[in-house]
Amino acid sequence: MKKFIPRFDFPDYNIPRTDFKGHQLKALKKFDSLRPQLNLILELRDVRAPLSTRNVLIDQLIDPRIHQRLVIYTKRDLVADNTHYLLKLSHWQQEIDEDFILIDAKRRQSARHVLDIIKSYKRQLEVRSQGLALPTGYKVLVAGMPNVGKSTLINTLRGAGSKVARTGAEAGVTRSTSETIRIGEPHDNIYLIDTPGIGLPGRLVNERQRMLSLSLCGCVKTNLVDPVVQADYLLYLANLQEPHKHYPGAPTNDVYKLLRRVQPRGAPRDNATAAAVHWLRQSHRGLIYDRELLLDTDSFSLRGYLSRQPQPEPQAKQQSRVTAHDRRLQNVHQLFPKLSGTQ
Ligand SMILES: Nc1nc2c(ncn2[C@@H]2O[C@H](COP(=O)(O)OP(=O)(O)OP(=O)(O)O)[C@@H](O)[C@H]2O)c(=O)[nH]1
Repeated sequence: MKKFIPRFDFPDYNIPRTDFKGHQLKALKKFDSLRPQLNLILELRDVRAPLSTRNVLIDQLIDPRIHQRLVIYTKRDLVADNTHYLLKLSHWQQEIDEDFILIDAKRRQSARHVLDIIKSYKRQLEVRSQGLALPTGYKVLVAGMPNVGKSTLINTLRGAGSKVARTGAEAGVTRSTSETIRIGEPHDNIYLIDTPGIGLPGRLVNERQRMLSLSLCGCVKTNLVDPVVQADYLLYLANLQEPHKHYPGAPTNDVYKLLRRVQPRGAPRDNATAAAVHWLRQSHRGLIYDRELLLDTDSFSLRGYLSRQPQPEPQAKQQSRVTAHDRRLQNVHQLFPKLSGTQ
């Protein structure tokens, strides 16, 4: 029998680079105004795509002089058997010296662990500030890309019976920055702030494949990328990992061949889109969606990867851009007063 050789490259399909929306921009502005009162920022990422669900806009929010930060990788249960991968991820994460934990946001035990860590950060701050009370309590912002599990974690932290944050399988369920939510015992004085998921504007996405990883994690709207293209990317990743676990029959690089095999019962024959949607909805436990993470520790450096990522403009520069734009508008209005309605 001929040995199966998976594809090592994936075609550069012409897919959108972003799903960034107006309410996300509004949320970023709100974050900025909350910054001075925040103590800890919990950045949630999907453990299946730790690179793609990282958000440089959140890095920009953090001022290490006043904010503590913890990275939380959610959906650990979906890769729990892949211990080789989890070890590799921990190794890379240590390379950049970032505090992190891995959780299943639906489990009370994970939530208790997160609460213990929040309390220990709070104690550290109290020791540093020599017992000075925190007048408005200890404020924790829960941030991350859409659909990474922010509301789920908050609900689990609150405990059963008091569901306060809406959750859902589709990206963008939380649309505004909510009121603060108290967790722990009343005397703990710890408050969480749930936020809408923040995606990336197109100029900060240097690889279209990142959008594919994000769509497999549900971090962008399901209809943003053609389901057949998403299925092809999933097939490409499955073939580089363990094809026999993720689809029936002999391994194949041909997505249409695969879609014929997995099409739902009763669906019209050869409806590739319906078959792709059906296959994408199935659970693909153990699969990793960032292909860089399939490399071994000698061939991939997280520090190197991060240094190649586009960075947002420093905030001062963004400010001056707005000012220049405003100034131009002012000039237009002075020259054409009728247009501005101020004659
Ligand atoms: N298996 C598993 N599913 C999870 C976990 N965390 C969240 N989910 C599921 O992921 C989906 C998205 O969760 P949400 O809590 O709504 O995500 P979010 O980050 O608040 O989403 P936005 O409001 O879009 O920003 C839901 O279907 C959750 O049930 C986890 O740790 N494990």
